Amino acid sequence: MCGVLGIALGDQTKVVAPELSDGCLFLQHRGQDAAGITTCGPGGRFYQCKGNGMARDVFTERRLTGLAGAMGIAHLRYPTAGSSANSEAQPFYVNSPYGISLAHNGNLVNTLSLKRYLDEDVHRHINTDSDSELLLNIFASELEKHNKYRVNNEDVFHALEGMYRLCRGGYACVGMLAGFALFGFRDPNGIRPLLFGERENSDGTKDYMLASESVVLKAHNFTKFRDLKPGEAVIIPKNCDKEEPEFKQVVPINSYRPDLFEYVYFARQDSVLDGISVYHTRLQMGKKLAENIVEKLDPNEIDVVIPVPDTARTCALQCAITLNKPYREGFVKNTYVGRTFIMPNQRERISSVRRKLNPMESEFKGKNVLIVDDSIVRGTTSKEIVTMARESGALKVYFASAAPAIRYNHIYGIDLTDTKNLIAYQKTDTEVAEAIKCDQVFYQSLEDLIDCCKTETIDKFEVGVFTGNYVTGVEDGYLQELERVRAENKKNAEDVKAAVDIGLYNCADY
Ligand SMILES: O=P(O)(O)OC[C@H]1O[C@H](OP(=O)(O)OP(=O)(O)O)[C@H](O)[C@@H]1O
Ligand SMILES: NC(=O)CC[C@H](N)C(=O)O
Ligand SMILES: [Mg+2]
Repeated sequence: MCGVLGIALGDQTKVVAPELSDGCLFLQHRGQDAAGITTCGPGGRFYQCKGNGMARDVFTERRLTGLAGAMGIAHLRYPTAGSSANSEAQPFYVNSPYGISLAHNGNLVNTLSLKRYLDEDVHRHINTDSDSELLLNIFASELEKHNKYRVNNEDVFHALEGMYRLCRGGYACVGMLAGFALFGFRDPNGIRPLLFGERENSDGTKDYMLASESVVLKAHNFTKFRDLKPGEAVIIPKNCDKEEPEFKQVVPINSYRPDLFEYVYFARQDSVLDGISVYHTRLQMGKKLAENIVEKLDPNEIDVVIPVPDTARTCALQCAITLNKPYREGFVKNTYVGRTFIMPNQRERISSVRRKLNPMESEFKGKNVLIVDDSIVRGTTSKEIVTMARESGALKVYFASAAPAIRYNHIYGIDLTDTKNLIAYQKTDTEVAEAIKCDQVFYQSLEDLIDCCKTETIDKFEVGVFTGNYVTGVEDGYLQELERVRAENKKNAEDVKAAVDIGLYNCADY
């Protein structure tokens, strides 16, 4: 669930890099592993800065001053394919045809056949294990088919149509054609989010932004914005002070199914995605969860409701209100530790939970506590949390999850290939409670979760992580291939540099 961002400024004499860098801070929660910016400057030249780390570490002031141009794209990466190596930081770039740079949020599920096709049929060299590099090359090869000196919007839309035909999975992308345009597109099911917005300047020019979440658009004053539709693309000309952006429904909407997990965990609560306020869905999740709990447990058994910060706060608050129980911040969050779930390895995740969350004994001692989290995935957080609650003197520890039990892979955005790593894999609720050592576990039902999020226009969501049925299906051998790449990366962990950290993509430390 990476974050993508693109900006084209109407005033061509301005530089866009500082605003891109600032915008990335609003999307940091979507990916903490790598960050990158590519800008397009005079003469259509691309300037790039990317590498492992958080946005504030990668985008130093010195590096930003090297990024010329009034148009650019940015990416925050949480790896879901390939490895977490520097070489897979985005945006990706190909020089032919015309010079293209692309940043991708999502996951392709037919990478095996795409790789084969690129190699055997169109002879394109792929230099990493990233699915995003495949996506870019597919688009490039489709564009190349026009065999023209210069392309126009129609050619670009046509190439995207070809790409839609070939690439299966979830994708929301921003890209640039050197010296020509900024563009964005969204997969035919709208699994991953992407919004378009405009800002009017005092001199009458307009600036345009594409972003994964509405929070960036709002914060940067792009007040007129909307979600791109599934299968829709937009081309924003480089000279956007003179020419208007062009939208096109490139392929028909297959189904409109935003990923339900955006509302549970991925997105910031102050974002509105596909017209649905993340904050309000989380309030609803708390209410429904409480209603569900009282059917299974005498509320007199609960003394206090305690959230697992950060994401579950809103949901836990509404849960406490509905249960008519006190809400207490029993865990204090160290804001200097990032999201633990999206950290690259389990050892780091476990130690981070303790570094990140510290219990306040007074809120646990001698009490029956109901701990509320948004989800239980690997169980890393919940196991540690329950232990901390008991160490702090809690009598009974109940654990509630705003999402249903997760027993399947999330193939469009969570870095999990081995379902055995999921704490609920082949376990009943009672067995999950035993595994995380709590007295009882409560899960939201899928039906209720959907009810919390649906609107009049959107009543279906991508829910494969809960059901194992994915809207795009999965190519045979895909999950095994992901597993193979992962095992190889682990094997090469001692010598990552040689294997995957390919110096061709260095982020020079100048
Ligand atoms: O069962 P697990 O594998 O531990 O995953 C689930 C936990 O991970 C996430 O928290 P995270 O620390 O990533 O982010 P947050 O601070 O936004 O809640 C999520 O909110 C759950 O607390
Ligand atoms: N989380 C994402 O959207 C990741 C994008 C892409 N699959 C990668 O691994 O880089
Ligand atoms: Mg959490």
